[in-house]
Amino acid sequence: MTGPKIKLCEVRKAFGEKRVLDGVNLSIEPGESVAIIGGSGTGKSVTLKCILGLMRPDSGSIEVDGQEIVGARPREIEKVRAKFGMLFQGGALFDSLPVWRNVTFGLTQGKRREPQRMRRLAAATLERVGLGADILDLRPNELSGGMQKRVALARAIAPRPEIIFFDEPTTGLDPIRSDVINDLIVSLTQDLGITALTITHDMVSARKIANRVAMLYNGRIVWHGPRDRLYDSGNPYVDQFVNGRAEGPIR
Ligand SMILES: Nc1ncnc2c1ncn2[C@@H]1O[C@H](COP(=O)(O)OP(=O)(O)OP(=O)(O)O)[C@@H](O)[C@H]1O
Repeated sequence: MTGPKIKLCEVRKAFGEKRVLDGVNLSIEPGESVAIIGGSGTGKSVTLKCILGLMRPDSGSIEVDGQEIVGARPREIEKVRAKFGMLFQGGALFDSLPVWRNVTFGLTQGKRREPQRMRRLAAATLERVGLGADILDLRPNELSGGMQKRVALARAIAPRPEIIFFDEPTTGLDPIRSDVINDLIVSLTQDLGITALTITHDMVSARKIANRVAMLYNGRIVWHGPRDRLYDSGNPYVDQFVNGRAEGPIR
């Protein structure tokens, strides 16, 4: 029997008086791709940080492959974290390191291990994201924004994670480059059988990357459903958000 890959149950998190997460429930099946949408400051990043074990919820449960991570020991959290890959907003590449070391960073933790093998692995991973071996020795700041995003994507998949988190994967890219990245994310997650969780403001990206979309508002998931229903959800919050209307229940 296989259960959900990630399961959040009644997750709550407040900062002082401010309740950010107020009973989040969300279940993600193995191989599924889910996008969390919601306005600025609704707690999308806080949700992600709680799942990553970087922030501890005040209450509730978060299970990864059936293992509880809320209140788990640091060593247990480390083990669970080894299943995760992450594409950070803005890429977060190290300009002081050549591309090949950036791509293999998750495997070497920045140590100078097995350079020949790591270079080969970096070249093979870059090929998966449509980049050539000619950029292996360049620094990230010598690349265009779209290429940096691909390098960041290569870094996220290099350790072959079971679960990958995408934080605003198309931020800063024009619509065409965004579409290229969305297509790449879809094909990589499908080919590698990775479970994916994306947080984004970009509806085009959410609809393309995810099979299912969940909307966070007022500390809760107020709606979730298949991506085809995003513009036909029957939910006034989703309707207002996806159509970018000033009028509606969201203030
Ligand atoms: N470490 C912290 N200490 C205090 N408040 C915090 C902390 N982290 C987040 N918050 C607050 O929690 C709220 C939710 O933040 P979060 O970054 O999750 O929003 P978001 O939905 O990801 O927004 P955006 O789309 O703008 O990135 C914000 O009001 C933020 O100020």
